[in-house]
Amino acid sequence: MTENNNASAAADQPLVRIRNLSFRRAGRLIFDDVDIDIPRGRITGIMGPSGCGKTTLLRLIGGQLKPAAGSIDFDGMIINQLRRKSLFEARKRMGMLFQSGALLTDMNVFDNVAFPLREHTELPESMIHDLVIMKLEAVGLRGARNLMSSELSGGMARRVALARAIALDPDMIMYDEPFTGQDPISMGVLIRLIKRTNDALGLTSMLVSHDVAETASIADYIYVLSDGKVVGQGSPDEIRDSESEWVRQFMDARPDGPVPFHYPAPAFEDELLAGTRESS
Ligand SMILES: Nc1ncnc2c1ncn2[C@@H]1O[C@H](COP(=O)(O)OP(=O)(O)OP(=O)(O)O)[C@@H](O)[C@H]1O
Repeated sequence: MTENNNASAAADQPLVRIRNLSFRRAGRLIFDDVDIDIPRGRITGIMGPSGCGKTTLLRLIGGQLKPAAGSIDFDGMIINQLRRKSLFEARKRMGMLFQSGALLTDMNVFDNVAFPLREHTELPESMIHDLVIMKLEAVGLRGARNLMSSELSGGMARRVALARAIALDPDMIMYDEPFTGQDPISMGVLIRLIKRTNDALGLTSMLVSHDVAETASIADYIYVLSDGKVVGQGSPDEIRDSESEWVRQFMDARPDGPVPFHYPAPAFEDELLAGTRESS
């Protein structure tokens, strides 16, 4: 195979390829032999009921957690087998945007976006300046560069966090519940921004969200997780039309269905009786 053929073969491969992933937490099986592909250049939505493991999945991909079994391949590197230094390098290629935004409160907007560039590169300050201004322009907040993070609205803080997440030009960006707590206008701004950032920078995006309509409006492909498994996958239209009970319960926000209301617990009567025994 020529070098060119190799390059185009790689471009056809998913950026993240998860195979036979199993993961336990506190004795509970969070993932049970799961396969997931995250295609390059696309936005992949990860949905599912609360506690099904969406954030855990992002942390497994970022190598902050290790699976009990299976492999997480990120662009040819098996994340769960990497040594510290290579994992650190791989992580630089993944931008993360968490719900809380987590800006550094004692810094202004400019310094928050400059932070990863100052930490991870040797670039001269003049170049850092231009890069920060470019990233802030991309999220529409160049004019807010001198504001302290405490002076930002929730929506603006998330946009600054996005500018910071793309500061090192990652290959992939993982959004964890980016819309939570936003009013409809800033939600609309964020949705457009996620789509525009993905397309303009040729990124690969993973979008963890409960917001069905918003996620379906920009995702190219959606995985629905529940009870340790992938219970549905497909284009937003396929997911909307799915007849799976698991998918329907989530998409139609039904309180009853295959997902139990109760977190696993010992039998109710046993626990009440144990209380009586303890107090006697
Ligand atoms: N540090 C931890 N120690 C033990 N169990 C944990 C820990 N963090 C999460 N869990 C458990 O792992 C499971 C998956 O949690 P996770 O946060 O990934 O779910 P999620 O799908 O992102 O939920 P949500 O939509 O509510 O944010 C939950 O049952 C949770 O209780």
